[in-house]
Amino acid sequence: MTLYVASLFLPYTIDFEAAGVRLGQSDFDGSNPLPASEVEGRLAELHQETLPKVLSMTPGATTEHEKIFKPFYAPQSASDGPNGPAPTENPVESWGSSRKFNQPMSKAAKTPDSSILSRPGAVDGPVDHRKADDTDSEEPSSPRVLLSDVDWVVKSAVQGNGGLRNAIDAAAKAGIVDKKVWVGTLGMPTDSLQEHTRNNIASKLKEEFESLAVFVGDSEFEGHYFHFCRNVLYPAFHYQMQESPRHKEYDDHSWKQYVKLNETFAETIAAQWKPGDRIWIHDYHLMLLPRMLRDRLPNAEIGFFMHTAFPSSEIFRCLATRKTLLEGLLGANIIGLQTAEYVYHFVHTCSRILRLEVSADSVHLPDRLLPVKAIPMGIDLDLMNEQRHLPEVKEWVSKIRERYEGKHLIVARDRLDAAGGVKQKLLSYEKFLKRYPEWRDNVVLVQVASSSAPDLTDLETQISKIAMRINSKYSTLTHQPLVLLKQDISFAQFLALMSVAEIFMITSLREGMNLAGHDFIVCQDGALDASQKYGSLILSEFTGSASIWSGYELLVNPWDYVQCADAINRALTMPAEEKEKNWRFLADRMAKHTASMWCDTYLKALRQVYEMHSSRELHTISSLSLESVREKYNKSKSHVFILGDQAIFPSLKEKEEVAVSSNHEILSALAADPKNVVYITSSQTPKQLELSMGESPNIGLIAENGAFLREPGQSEWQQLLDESDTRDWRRGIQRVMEYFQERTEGTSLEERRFSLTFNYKAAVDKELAIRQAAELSDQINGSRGNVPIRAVLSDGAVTVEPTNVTKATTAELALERLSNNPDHDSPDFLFIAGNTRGSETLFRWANQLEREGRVENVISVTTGGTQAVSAAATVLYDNETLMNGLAGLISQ
Ligand SMILES: O=P(O)(O)OC[C@H]1O[C@H](O[C@H]2O[C@H](CO)[C@@H](O)[C@H](O)[C@H]2O)[C@H](O)[C@@H](O)[C@@H]1O
Ligand SMILES: O=c1ccn([C@@H]2O[C@H](COP(=O)(O)OP(=O)(O)O)[C@@H](O)[C@H]2O)c(=O)[nH]1
Repeated sequence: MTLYVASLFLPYTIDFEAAGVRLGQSDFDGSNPLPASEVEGRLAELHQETLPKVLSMTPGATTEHEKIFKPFYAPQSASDGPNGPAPTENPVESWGSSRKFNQPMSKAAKTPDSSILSRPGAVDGPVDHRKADDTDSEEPSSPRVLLSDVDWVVKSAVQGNGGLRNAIDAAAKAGIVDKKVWVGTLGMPTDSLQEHTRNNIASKLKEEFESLAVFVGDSEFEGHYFHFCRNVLYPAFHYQMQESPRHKEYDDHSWKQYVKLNETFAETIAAQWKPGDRIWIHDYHLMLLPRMLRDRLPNAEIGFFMHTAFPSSEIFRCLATRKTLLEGLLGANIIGLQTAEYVYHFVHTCSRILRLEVSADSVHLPDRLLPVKAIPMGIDLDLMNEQRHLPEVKEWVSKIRERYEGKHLIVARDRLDAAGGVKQKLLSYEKFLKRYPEWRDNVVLVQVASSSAPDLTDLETQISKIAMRINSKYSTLTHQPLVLLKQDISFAQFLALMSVAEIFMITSLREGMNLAGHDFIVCQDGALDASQKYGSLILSEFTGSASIWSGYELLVNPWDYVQCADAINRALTMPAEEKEKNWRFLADRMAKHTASMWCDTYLKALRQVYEMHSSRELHTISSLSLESVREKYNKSKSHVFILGDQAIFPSLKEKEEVAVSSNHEILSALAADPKNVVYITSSQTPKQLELSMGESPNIGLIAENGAFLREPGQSEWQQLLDESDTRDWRRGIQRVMEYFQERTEGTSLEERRFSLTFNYKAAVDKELAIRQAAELSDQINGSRGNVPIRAVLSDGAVTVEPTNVTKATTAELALERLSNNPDHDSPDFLFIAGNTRGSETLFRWANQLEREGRVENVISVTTGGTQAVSAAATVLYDNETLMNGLAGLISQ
């Protein structure tokens, strides 16, 4: 059994080593091998030699502090092998112009309007549609011919989700994941590769690196990733929705590429998948993949986890492709998100946009219940401890410590995009220096800000201006309060910085999780630098990480510059014991959310849901054997029948009156046997139920979904809920319903003692009514808090009903009474039939009785109805067969 882990980028990529060119072995047309110098020369061009070798100075710099740092792409040893640490380099920078690896440039077609998307390394001119192996017609110096001649090696990728990679590795080490296969792209342009090169790469990755390479065209990748993911989805998910009209043409174009890339993933996985294999899809790049796989592999176990934030439905509804994106996700067996807030947004969005019934943690699909769970990601503590003890990190610790001797160091590292909140941080820092002049000469903020997208020059300019202002105003000849590194640094330098820093500051405006904060906590145990421990984390409340640390005193609103400035001052002046207390609080909470626990929790939840889904779909439930019912009935002494009115009288239409009356006769005869006790359950009021049951004193009745019970042989109803139980919610719910009813012509409200119903079957505008009903049920379920009620959206109605008294709780009461009745044998045969959502509570109760062995013979049967999934043990689609079966028991 294999676990396929699908994520846009594989943890590996390919480096074409110019130094490894096979001299004179060019197989281009079989003769005239290319001279090695020419090959190397061309590859050097491809490699973009023009990149800077040192970090540029901070705007307004007065000292040379930053010069001790090295840009990330400088040659380094630790991560050179394929098993090096997880990625840090910015993907935008790497694609087709990697600073670290020798890789082909992109051959993507120029897109509709170059002003819309100006990515680095784009090649003008038409797409090369020639077949991948058709190099005969190419110039000997073309990149494809050259690349077929050089050696390549697999390297650890510098892009992708480092947290995910670490988590899966940690889970594998802990034995949580057995056989796994990564599925993803190489994160580099591949159009230039010949087919045989691609095949060789794919085989090597498969055989030696547990990886399934997905090859997509360069244009496709660029449209998918650089435009649709990074310019449309990512900003929207992080509340930085961009104006669309200018992008419209390009949006359409890149959406097609988004679809195409997801399809290529689906085909690649479907071709390998075998029964028993599991598929775990990651992040917003692959939102269509669950549905595409479900269509191809209806019985597969498919999970989806969203690593980024999930926005409010107010934002999500602005996306032109909102429906398709959501439907894509709903193909999974379970959806995982980082926080309870994102879960809320997700289910609310499904209700609003797809008009699906939802509850706080699930979406009700026609054929199954889709759980939506908050499972926050964490880090691998062991790996972090290993990484920070590497000699390289220790060297950096000494260098940085020496350089910043006597200073209080604040450290930060973010992607330089709007959501990263670097601008807000610098403004807060400026405010801090203004409000607390005593710190001006001895505090330094080192902000690492790796450039994100090429079209963010506006933001970069603004940030540079603020940096310039800070440094020109508050610097002295020997002190520079802000070091702004506008390039990434190596992970070793970052770990060293986190180990010597007094404060780590995260001011993201929105961020799925942010694991760097977790890394900082580990680095602050003083193991590496005894003189610095228990430093303070200042953390934006808009990160997912804030959810696991709720109540922590230094959570800030990044838009509140005064609060952030005060938080810096507080962190600098906090007594040592308070710092330690805070640190322990963060470390303890974090220890409950490690990377391997995240995998374990998610995969267990996926397995549980999958088993339920695959065993409970009606077509997979076995049919009720009347023969075995008879056998159990005959060998037992005391029988209880609990029958749903809809299963017994599926239709009360006139033409079926004959059938109705014959069913009445069967029930009466069944109840007449002293060994039998019969109850009919219903959502109807006691009055309505009595009316439809006619004269049947021997039959017990359970009305209003369990709120009322009339025991067999009695005429009095017992009320099992108290009016005061509904006092808390009734008036409020009624007002909300009235609001909707007044605005939706043709709808009506129906009041029962313990439930309220908004009926919209007769609405004038059906479309509007469906929207309103979804909105109503969503509003109620979203705001009910601890009140024991739920809104149930069904075809034509929204009903709000209690959850503390149900058909099952009332059936339990009836059963208990029978068991405790000295004049009655304790029931040893329980038969439950039903076909509505309310009957499901009875089936679950029956399953529990059976598990606990409280009743010897338990039979539960659904007759389908509108339910496509059921907790019942057996199914009978035909009501007549059920009635005949019951009739058969008494006529023996
Ligand atoms: O750069 P992208 O391809 O757009 O991907 C976005 C980021 O994905 C990963 O971060 C996300 O997952 C992290 C772990 O669950 C979470 O902490 C973070 O908040 C998410 O955004 C990846 O680690 C980042 O490098 C990517 O930028
Ligand atoms: O070379 C690296 C870079 C990152 N990471 C880890 O990968 C995780 C995710 O890093 P990233 O910056 O992508 O995550 P974010 O902070 O956005 O959650 C962090 O826990 C890092 O410790 C790593 O182990 N090696």
